[in-house]
Amino acid sequence: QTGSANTNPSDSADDEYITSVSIGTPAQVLPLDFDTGSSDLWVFSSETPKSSASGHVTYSPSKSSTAKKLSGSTWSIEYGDKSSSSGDVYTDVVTIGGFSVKTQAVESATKVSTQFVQDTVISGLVGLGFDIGNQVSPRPQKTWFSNAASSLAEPLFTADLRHQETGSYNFGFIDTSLAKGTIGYTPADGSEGYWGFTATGYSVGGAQLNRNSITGIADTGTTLLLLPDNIVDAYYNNVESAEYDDSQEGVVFDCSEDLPSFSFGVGGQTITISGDLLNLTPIEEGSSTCFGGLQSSADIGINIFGDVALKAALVVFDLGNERLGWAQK
Ligand SMILES: Cc1cc(CN)n(C)n1
Repeated sequence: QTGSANTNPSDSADDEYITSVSIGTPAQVLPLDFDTGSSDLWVFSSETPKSSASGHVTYSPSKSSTAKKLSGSTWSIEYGDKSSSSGDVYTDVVTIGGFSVKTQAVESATKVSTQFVQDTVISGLVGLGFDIGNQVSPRPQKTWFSNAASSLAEPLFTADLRHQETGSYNFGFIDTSLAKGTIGYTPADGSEGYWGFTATGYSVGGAQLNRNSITGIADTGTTLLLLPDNIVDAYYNNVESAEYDDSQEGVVFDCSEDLPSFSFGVGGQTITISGDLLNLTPIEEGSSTCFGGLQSSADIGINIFGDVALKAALVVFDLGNERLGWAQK
């Protein structure tokens, strides 16, 4: 068995990617953010305060004949960007891309932080990280993918995220036609709940890769490519108008500049992110100052290969072999 779901950028800056997910009987379809950097499936629901849920599609367990309360279970989560949510737990049937998991823990939000209240294009997240990262207490729950893996043709999924285009999450198979290059594999470290890996080196503007390794995570739920300051500086030293903007909390530059590409080595392959993908968006509607897709990870303590990097590749999240595959797109 396999599953295949389309995913779409939420806005002109590709801030996040929205995928439709069916929950319950009859199906309640919610727009969710697939996040390989976390391990909880949580949704806005009939239990979310009305003022917070305004403008969001919500899940009502009481309207699903297959919903069951997971009594005594609660959850609470905080993300790297300080957004947070918490609540209680149901189990219900969850279908993604035509593949159904019958008894999936669906975490219902009784509290959501402002960032989520304001982000009305999504109704929650589907965590695609490792089960060890699940935040349900007293008994942590499995992710949708973990529950699905043993029934899928292969225990893996792929992410094909695109700039201002429809992409896909495929489960149980690899559509190699989505990639230009060969898929290179490297070990994945799931011990922290993330898809951790080590890139073997990097280069700016098509130069030869150096051998300075970068350890980080492949995170579909983070918009940017977040790397150490020395790499960020090496990149923006090639961008004449680049400067750090305190109010934007990041490097900005003239939108008219031609940005150099950024490449990294992984699994014996070289992934090159084009300069266009590294110009994320004007800092405000109509501004001629643009915000960089590559920013510093110094304040986070972990390097994050977020959507800006993932858009350049077909990425294979191979749970069965505990490895990540990367191919140039
Ligand atoms: C809601 C959310 C998810 C992520 C990435 N794991 N961030 C940074 N924020």
